[in-house]
Amino acid sequence: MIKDERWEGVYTMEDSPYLMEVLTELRDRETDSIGFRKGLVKLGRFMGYEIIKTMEFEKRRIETPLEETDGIVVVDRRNVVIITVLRAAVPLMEGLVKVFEHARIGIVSAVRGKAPEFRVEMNYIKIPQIREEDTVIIADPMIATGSTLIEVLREVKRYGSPKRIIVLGVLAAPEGISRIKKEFPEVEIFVTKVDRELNEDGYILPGLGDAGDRTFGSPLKLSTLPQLHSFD
Ligand SMILES: O=P(O)(O)OC[C@H]1O[C@H](OP(=O)(O)OP(=O)(O)O)[C@H](O)[C@@H]1O
Ligand SMILES: O=c1cc[nH]c(=O)[nH]1
Ligand SMILES: [Mg+2]
Repeated sequence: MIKDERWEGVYTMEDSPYLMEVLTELRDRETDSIGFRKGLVKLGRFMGYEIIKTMEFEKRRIETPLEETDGIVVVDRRNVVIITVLRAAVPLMEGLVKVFEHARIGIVSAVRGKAPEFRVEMNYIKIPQIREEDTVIIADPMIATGSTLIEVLREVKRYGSPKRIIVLGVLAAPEGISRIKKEFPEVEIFVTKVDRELNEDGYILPGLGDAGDRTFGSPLKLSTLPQLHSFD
């Protein structure tokens, strides 16, 4: 991973040809939901490995079948809370838990409203107790205006004061990162890439479209189909 010099504590994966290839596939409009989900799982897993490079570890003396030798244990890897932001972060979490199998998991829903307010509604919130030795990883593929993550970060802080808070995303717009860093300067942000800008609807450009819809398909809007829900 490489540090993005525009902010403190922001890292991208542009030095990894493999992760750039996975990102290319995610961006490609020809990639279907199956391929899109698989790509998010890969990013969750391999970005998890990158996060471990920044974790503290302890030396440990062990015996092989032949003789004693020195080894290590990554202590922080056993103290992780993963917070998954529905919908699009579900496959990211699947990849992350392959790397942080001990992680306790919190789930929140967050729906972002229309431009220009981008009001965020969080109504499903199930977060475990957070301890001071924990590294909290908040998974959400898209950091656009930053509104969603700002709401989630405010909520997460009510559950305890962890050792570190890491936002794990796929794409971010510079505007979103700046807004998050303004309110939460200590939060670290790991993304695959920081894209160019946002369009007027709050979508990241060049981006990958609506991550939730790419992952799970577009939800049916019942309000547009009156005959479907008239129960007589
Ligand atoms: O940084 P922001 O401007 O808040 O935008 C980013 C959020 O928007 C998308 O969620 P959405 O509300 O579309 O839900 P979904 O994941 O279910 O599609 C995306 O998954 C992020 O959570
Ligand atoms: O580009 C974007 C921005 C917000 N949410 C998405 O799913 N995609
Ligand atoms: Mg969406």
